[in-house]
Amino acid sequence: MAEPAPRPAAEPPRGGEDAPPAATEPTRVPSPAGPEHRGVPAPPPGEGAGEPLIVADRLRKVFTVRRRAGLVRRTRSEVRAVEDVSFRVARGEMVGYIGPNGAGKSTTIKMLTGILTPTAGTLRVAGVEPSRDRTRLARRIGVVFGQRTTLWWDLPLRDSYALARRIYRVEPARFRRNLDRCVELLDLGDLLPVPVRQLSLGQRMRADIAAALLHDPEVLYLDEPTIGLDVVSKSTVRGFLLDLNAERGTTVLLTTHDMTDIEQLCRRVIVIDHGRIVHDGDLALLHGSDGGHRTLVVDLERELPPIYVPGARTVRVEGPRQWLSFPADERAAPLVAAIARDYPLLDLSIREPDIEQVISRLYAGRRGPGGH
Ligand SMILES: Nc1ncnc2c1ncn2[C@@H]1O[C@H](COP(=O)(O)OP(=O)(O)OP(=O)(O)O)[C@@H](O)[C@H]1O
Repeated sequence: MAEPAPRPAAEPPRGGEDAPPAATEPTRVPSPAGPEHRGVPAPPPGEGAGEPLIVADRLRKVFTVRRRAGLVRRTRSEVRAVEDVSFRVARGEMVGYIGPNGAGKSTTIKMLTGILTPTAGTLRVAGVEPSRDRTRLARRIGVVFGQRTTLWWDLPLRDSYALARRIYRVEPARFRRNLDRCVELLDLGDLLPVPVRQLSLGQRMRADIAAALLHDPEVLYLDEPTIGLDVVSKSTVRGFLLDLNAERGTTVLLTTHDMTDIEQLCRRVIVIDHGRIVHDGDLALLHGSDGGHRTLVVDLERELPPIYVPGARTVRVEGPRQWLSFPADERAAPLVAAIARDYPLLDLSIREPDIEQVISRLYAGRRGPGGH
């Protein structure tokens, strides 16, 4: 029997809505050196030991859309889905690639897998130019599209995996080892005899993640991997990805609208809007990059007038508890010291700004008052 060709993820037909490029420069926030994120050393953006695994340089993708304009006549228009996108991802990084609907995330991922050819710019993944050498690259990357499966609908899961083994030409022993590990960690044991069409969404997602890892890819692209999952399934998937990254050093590029995915998995986040990168850097520093605020919640021994300390503003007082707002990119320690020195302090906690709010403010800021 002829060897089946690697299955490309189908490219869905899309309508063309014009996405004009934004004019301003991205916020470049450096990652602080030193601290570790959940046990995984985090190098500055794209700079790990040796050559970065992904190098995108001035990447551009323009779609030409033809529309009917009458019985015979057709019009042509251009959709600039990705404009001048450059970034590097080092081996072992887990990077969030986020942005509003239609920002250009999936288009970027499709170029990274070789499904789409860039209109301009250069791209290298694991030393390979994806669109030129897609088959060779397919053996080094794993892809999970949360919205559709790469498994065979009518086959039991076990047979889907056996077919994937043939496609990616994985040696039997390695396949067995990887499958056993995924089955155990993703709790797939009871599902192996079940046809894929009978799996629930959460089961299917776990099954798809396993399928993407059977050939030990160096990089895993995840496009909305927790979409529609319940809290338990989300937590299983996130825990599994953290282990995978820590134990195997698998590089992960994650696209999601779920900010908890990003907060739990990624130290670095790249934000794209209207096809352009508007932020690339440490997630923690994103909190402060849009003028966001953190809140000190202070419990005093007794009710007092609003606290006054330079650098913070008391925004609420309820009995002996007071809330003080201060810029998210300022350090809390001097404020805490000043309050402890001047007030009868019992207890204190710090509330981070809600990442959802930070991101939506960032998107809104890019659109300006008129917004698109
Ligand atoms: N094949 C295509 N033909 C024409 N336009 C396309 C095509 N694929 C994407 N687009 C357009 O390119 C832009 C970027 O789309 P893309 O799917 O990359 O966005 P996204 O950030 O992944 O959005 P979402 O979060 O909604 O999935 C959109 O305006 C979209 O309509």
